[in-house]
Amino acid sequence: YYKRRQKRYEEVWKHIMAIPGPKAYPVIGCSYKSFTPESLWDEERDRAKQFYPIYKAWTFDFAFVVIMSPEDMESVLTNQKQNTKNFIYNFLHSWLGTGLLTSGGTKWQKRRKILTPAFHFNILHEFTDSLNKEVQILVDNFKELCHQPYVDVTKPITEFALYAVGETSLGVSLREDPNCEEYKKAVHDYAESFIYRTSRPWLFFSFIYKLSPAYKKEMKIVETLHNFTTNVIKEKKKVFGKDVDYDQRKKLALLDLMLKAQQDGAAIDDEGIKEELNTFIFEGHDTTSGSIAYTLMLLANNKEAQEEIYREIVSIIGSKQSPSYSDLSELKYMERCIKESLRLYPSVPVIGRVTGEYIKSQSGYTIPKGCIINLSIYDMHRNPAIWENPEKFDPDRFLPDNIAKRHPFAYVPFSAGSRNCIGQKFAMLELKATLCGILRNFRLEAYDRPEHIKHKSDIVLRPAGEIRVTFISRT
Ligand code: HEM
Repeated sequence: YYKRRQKRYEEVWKHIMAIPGPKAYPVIGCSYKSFTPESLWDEERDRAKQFYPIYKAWTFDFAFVVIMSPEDMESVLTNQKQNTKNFIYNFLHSWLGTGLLTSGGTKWQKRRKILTPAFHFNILHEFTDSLNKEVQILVDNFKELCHQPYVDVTKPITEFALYAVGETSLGVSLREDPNCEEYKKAVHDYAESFIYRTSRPWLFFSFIYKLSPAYKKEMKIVETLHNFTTNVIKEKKKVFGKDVDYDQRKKLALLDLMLKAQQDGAAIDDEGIKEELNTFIFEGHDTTSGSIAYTLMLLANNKEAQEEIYREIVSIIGSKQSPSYSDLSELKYMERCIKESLRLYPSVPVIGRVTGEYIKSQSGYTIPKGCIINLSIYDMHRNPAIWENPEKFDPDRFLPDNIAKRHPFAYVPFSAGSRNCIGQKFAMLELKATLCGILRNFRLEAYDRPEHIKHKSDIVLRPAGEIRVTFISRT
């Protein structure tokens, strides 16, 4: 079997062998040290430091080429031929099907066209009130917790982000859903099962994986996840079209838009709506929640930046109950802090592709066609060759003059090119509304230091433990 594969991939492997990388052994490849998500994360960071800007790592006889330079990112992200996701994304199919994140080719193109209007400026404008209401509930929650020496912000923020995507993009109240607790746990368990499989190369083969207890466990988790979304669609269909004339409205939020598109005969059936709903609930809350949590921790550790944001909020919003869409757009210093936070903690640390044609890397290596590549956003964002003193939180890196001095692909938290993040403007709006609500009501003080936060490999950037911040009421 091995020999056959060697012959089949001779052309590809010839070039890959020339790329530097950690020592690999037959069969196990480089996967001989890291079996826990925490050690896997640390090992990948060590490799990035050792081999920047490019390395290859073998897992069984699958070679992964990891690229980290802005030039190589640009070569991949701006080329339509490099748009196909690699096979690791197939491991998400049991949950997300072939929704926008995991699909490719014409299916992806058609769906992206149908779904793009759901993030139009007018829709985001309308979301502001719902977001402010959710932020107020979060603030009230923190008011109850702020007498404690610290708050682990991950849990309340994850709940907030889930309810926020429900109230806005889906137009449903997930808080009312009796299965919500079970769903949140299932999202977490699915991520664990995904990493379990990706760190054990023998489980890459479906016929082996399907015989394993891990598969049975995954199927149970998937049942919970799917029941939840099936129920959301069922409930939405009951009220769809009852109190809104959808023909009169030019712009619709995501779930309404999909139901209307289906009604009008567009190529999206019930299964399609379900896979997109799964994709958007996952991408729409697990990414922003992490980013809000890390930003709070960073601001707690950077008092001057925190006070500067507070002054900006007071000068723009004054004594108004809550900010409008245009108020949020004017919070420029806050925006720079969020960008800096996303540099240090990009919610999607690595993205994957399979090359559709060969690439000549910036450092002169040939990455052949058909090669599995990972684009390590996290490692590029912390590389000292690009970022002076990279571990330092410095929002001024995003002043226009400083941006102009950098390669345009040196900073890509939302990816770039045609497969960039469809929800990035929504994410920025949510982040700003949340920071606004929290910082108007609390002064944040450091409990955890950035250097003490450990991470683990996951689908998104995830801390291995808690993210603790001290909340002091401003009133
Ligand atoms: C801080 C927040 C966020 C970050 C850093 C982020 C980052 C990213 C990145 C890097 C990708 C590319 C993934 C890849 O190529 O594999 C992506 C794709 C995507 N994101 Fe986000 N995202 C965020 C929030 C959101 C939100 C709020 C939504 C939806 C409401 C969303 C929906 C999506 C979808 C559907 C895709 C797939 C797009 C496609 O392939 O056409 N994301 N995101």
